[in-house]
Amino acid sequence: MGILEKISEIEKEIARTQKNKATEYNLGLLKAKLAKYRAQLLEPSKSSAAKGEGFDVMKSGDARVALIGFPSVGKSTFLSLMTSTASEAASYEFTTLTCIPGVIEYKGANIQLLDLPGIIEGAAQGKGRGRQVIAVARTADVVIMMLDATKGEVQRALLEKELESVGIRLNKSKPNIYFKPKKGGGISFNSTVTLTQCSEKLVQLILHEYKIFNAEVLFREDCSPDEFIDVIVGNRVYMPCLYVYNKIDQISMEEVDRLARRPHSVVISCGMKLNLDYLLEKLWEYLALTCIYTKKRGQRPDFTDAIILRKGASVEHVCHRIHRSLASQFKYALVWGTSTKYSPQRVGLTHMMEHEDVIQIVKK
Ligand SMILES: Nc1nc2c(ncn2[C@@H]2O[C@H](COP(=O)(O)OP(=O)(O)OP(=O)(O)O)[C@@H](O)[C@H]2O)c(=O)[nH]1
Ligand SMILES: [K+]
Ligand SMILES: [Mg+2]
Repeated sequence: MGILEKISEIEKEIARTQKNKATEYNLGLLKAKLAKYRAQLLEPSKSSAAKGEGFDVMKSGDARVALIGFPSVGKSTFLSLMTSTASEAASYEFTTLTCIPGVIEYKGANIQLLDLPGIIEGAAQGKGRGRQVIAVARTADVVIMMLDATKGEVQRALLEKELESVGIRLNKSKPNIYFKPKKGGGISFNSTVTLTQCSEKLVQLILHEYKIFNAEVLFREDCSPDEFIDVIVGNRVYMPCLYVYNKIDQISMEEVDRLARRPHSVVISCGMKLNLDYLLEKLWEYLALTCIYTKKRGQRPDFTDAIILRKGASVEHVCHRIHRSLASQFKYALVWGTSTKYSPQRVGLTHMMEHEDVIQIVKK
């Protein structure tokens, strides 16, 4: 039996047991056991139980959003409010122990929302279930960092540091540097812009530090040494993040106003259902999904039923969405919208679609 199963067995037994003098001792014992198993689950350990149990949630829908935050900031309350899934919420820390998926339906899209256990300082080193939580966060399209508005700025800085330390870059784009290790020929260094933070000498020093002696480097942007290191190391995740300050019902109007003006920030109260619509609007913006409308020959486009795709989708992606075999019967497509020079324009399967394009597919 896994730890999670043991926990739920004990919880059930506690619920079944009537509280009175005679059961007092037994209940105490059960609660102690429960605390022990919870602690085990939250401990950094090599056992398979602590590793991934309860975190292997299938990706589904059009996009995935992960809820990251300290314990008891209101992540589960939020999931239960926004989706038809109920996730247990309570005033004690680490109420949530696994990954709990729900679905937000918005503008015709299904957005998978993942409730996760709280994480704390040291999460990246394996404190609590930090590693598992961060591993799930890496798979998301957008992270919602939920913060307790009554706790000020501390939580945000601490969590940013944790995510930063495992290669997650929030609200940053991939540095525009071309980097290619070579077999020989030394280091060739070039830049298309004036560099104020890096020099050829520094770049060489950094490369030597990583035991790279032959490579081609081209800076197309005025990047910092840290950004250059990110490019060398690779394996970085560049992710949009919304900082959501919850529990604003507990703070002054002045403080609400101050937090709301911070970059990438939204203030809400799950308790009083404040500003949740605005949060959804912002989330939609950060997801930056592409809506494509289809049109039949001689008819108007169907604006009621969009095909929703991630950014960077091609005509082929649209075909697959309509029918499995459509791409193989594809002759050409006519596209109206910002992705083409002419409206309509005849395009092939590799043409990249843009938000709100209209497409008419012609079969062989
Ligand atoms: N005052 C106030 N309390 C809230 C609000 N949202 C949630 N809470 C309370 O905060 C407590 C923690 O909520 P949870 O949803 O369990 O928090 P969590 O982040 O999921 O916590 P863990 O799963 O333990 O990490 C509960 O007692 C909630 O009722 C809010 O907007 N205002
Ligand atoms: K809680
Ligand atoms: Mg929770």
